Amino acid sequence: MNVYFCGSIRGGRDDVDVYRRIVHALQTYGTVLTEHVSSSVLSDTGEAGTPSGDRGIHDRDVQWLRESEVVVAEVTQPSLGVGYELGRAVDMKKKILCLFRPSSGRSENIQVNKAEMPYAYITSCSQLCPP
Ligand SMILES: O=c1[nH]c(=O)n([C@H]2C[C@H](O)[C@@H](COP(=O)(O)O)O2)cc1CO
Repeated sequence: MNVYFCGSIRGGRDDVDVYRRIVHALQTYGTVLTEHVSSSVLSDTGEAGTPSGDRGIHDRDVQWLRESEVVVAEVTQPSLGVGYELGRAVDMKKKILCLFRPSSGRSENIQVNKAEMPYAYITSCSQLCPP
């Protein structure tokens, strides 16, 4: 099973450790096509050196979305790119799960039709992937 994981890159990398733990958990279910999102090496400049540029990143990611059975998004850190990916995924009628950490003190930042995009609330990371 292919999984598309969404997490903030240019929106800010504060939650990269959470992304890494989520991706590790998801990898027990299938192939995470967007493993790079959870890399601590990737900064908020994104995959800046990619020869094909932003357009190449976009086209690759949209293709990976098409190839994925499920989409899992960590949405606590607001990100334009994650919002865009979720909109495309809804249009493609993908199964989507949004993860949000109320402990962050942030408010949920995307409008949700819960039938299309169920939310799961993570109260601590260990709830998702025990240490
Ligand atoms: O270099 C990148 N590579 C990449 O795969 N993305 C995708 C995957 C992430 O789920 C999402 C993050 O968007 P943003 O960079 O606006 O926070 O966009 C985003 C960037 C940078 O915009």
